[in-house]
Amino acid sequence: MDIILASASPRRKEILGNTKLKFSIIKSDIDEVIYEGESPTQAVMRLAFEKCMDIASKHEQDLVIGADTIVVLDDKILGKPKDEKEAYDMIKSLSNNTHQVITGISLINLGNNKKVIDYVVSNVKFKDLSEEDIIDYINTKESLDKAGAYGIQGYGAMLVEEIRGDYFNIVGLPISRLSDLLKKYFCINLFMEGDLSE
Ligand SMILES: Cc1cn([C@H]2C[C@H](O)[C@@H](COP(=O)(O)OP(=O)(O)OP(=O)(O)O)O2)c(=O)[nH]c1=O
Repeated sequence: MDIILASASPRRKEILGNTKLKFSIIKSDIDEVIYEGESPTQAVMRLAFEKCMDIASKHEQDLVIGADTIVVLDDKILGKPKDEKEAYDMIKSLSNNTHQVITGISLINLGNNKKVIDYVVSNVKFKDLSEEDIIDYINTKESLDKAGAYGIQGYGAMLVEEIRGDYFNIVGLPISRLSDLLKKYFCINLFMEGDLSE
């Protein structure tokens, strides 16, 4: 059984790469649409599951890991901004407010008929940003491929006043919960050399 990370995100690759797990990457190309009336947690778990299933259905003997990250402000979902104007509006709305970053994770091994789905929430409070702060940040160009238009691992760190919860969940992969799930459902220990999956 191989382990596949179904993600094009360099951040997810790096976070999982900081463990002893041996894995390969095959990115999923599903359309990331959020449906009317879906709650943020429902949406993020469904998207993680769909990414995972897309790859698992072509690799039935392998264990596939999928994830999806969204930012939620007052129950409104902020995905990736489509342009700099939208990025500006997102950062402005996050300013002087606390939002949630939710990452859905899914683990699927169809050969063993195992499907796991879960999510982790972190709270992030932004500073009261000036017009200039927001424009300076947008000019760093790091907004566009990120949920909520910022990256806490980059210049976005300077926008943040406080976080509560798992930092790695904000960056896109809640490695602590993932480690628990891999151990509980697949007997895989991320502290050990190689993987224990035969
Ligand atoms: C809030 C926040 C999000 N992000 C990123 C994590 C995710 O990569 C991205 C949200 O988009 P996702 O759709 O979750 O992931 P992705 O498109 O990058 O990769 P894939 O679908 O192939 O797995 O936002 C950060 O890197 N830092 C942050 O602080």
